[in-house]
Amino acid sequence: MEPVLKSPIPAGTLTAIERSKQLAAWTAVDQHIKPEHRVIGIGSGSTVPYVVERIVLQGYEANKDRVFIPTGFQSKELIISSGLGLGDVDQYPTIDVTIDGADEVDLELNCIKGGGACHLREKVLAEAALTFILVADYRKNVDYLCTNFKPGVPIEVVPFAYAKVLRNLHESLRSPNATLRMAVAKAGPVVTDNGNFVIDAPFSREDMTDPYAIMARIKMLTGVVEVGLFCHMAKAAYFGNQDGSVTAKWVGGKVEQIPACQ
Ligand SMILES: O=C[C@H](O)[C@H](O)[C@H](O)COP(=O)(O)O
Repeated sequence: MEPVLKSPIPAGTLTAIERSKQLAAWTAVDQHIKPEHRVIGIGSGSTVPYVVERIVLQGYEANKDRVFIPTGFQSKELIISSGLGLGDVDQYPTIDVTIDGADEVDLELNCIKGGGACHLREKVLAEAALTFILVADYRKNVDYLCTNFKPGVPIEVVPFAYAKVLRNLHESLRSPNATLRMAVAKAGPVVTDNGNFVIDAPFSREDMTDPYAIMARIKMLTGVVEVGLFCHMAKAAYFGNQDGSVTAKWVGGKVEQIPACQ
């Protein structure tokens, strides 16, 4: 008997925000996860379960020979609990398509990622992918980064360097309010899946007119492992809207309004 693939989403009524995440995720899967795709990267966050939900709906035959690569603990559990095949990026350094969430996406498809502290592995899977696609609700669709997402740019740092990197950000990189991210149900800082700390660094509108430049400067700070600015990487971004439509922004500037999928 064929194994049953399980949707990770419990049945029930979705809130408007959750519905918009689902719309974005479903549309992106319908447009980009094709029968010939065998190696698929699965991002992290609260939008990605809807990506997996739609992939599962493609059925057992479509999925039985596929390998799914996670960006962290959450997506690994999601892949396993959905009955999909699990792999890792060291076995599959070329990924057909990676779909991931975002904290904010600008006009040129630069984005902030790392609200869930997963951006190191997420960036590896984005770079490994032949096609990298973003999915989010309408609140993340902005002209300039750091507009609605107030914590700022997540920066993963090795623990012993955090105070030095904070000083660099405060004094040299014009982010005076950069702070170490603290855990909620644990005393002390958030520790990433890689055993590192995260600094959140807000930047001004002026800095966010050229996110690549600020990303390059942060990456040069010794002790920084990865910066949650993904520049010039995504091919398209899908945003679910409150009216049930989906806005697709493509690299190069094309914008499409897509009616809701069923
Ligand atoms: O580290 C977390 C990731 O970059 C997420 O993809 C990002 O925070 C977006 O998450 P959500 O879909 O929950 O808004």
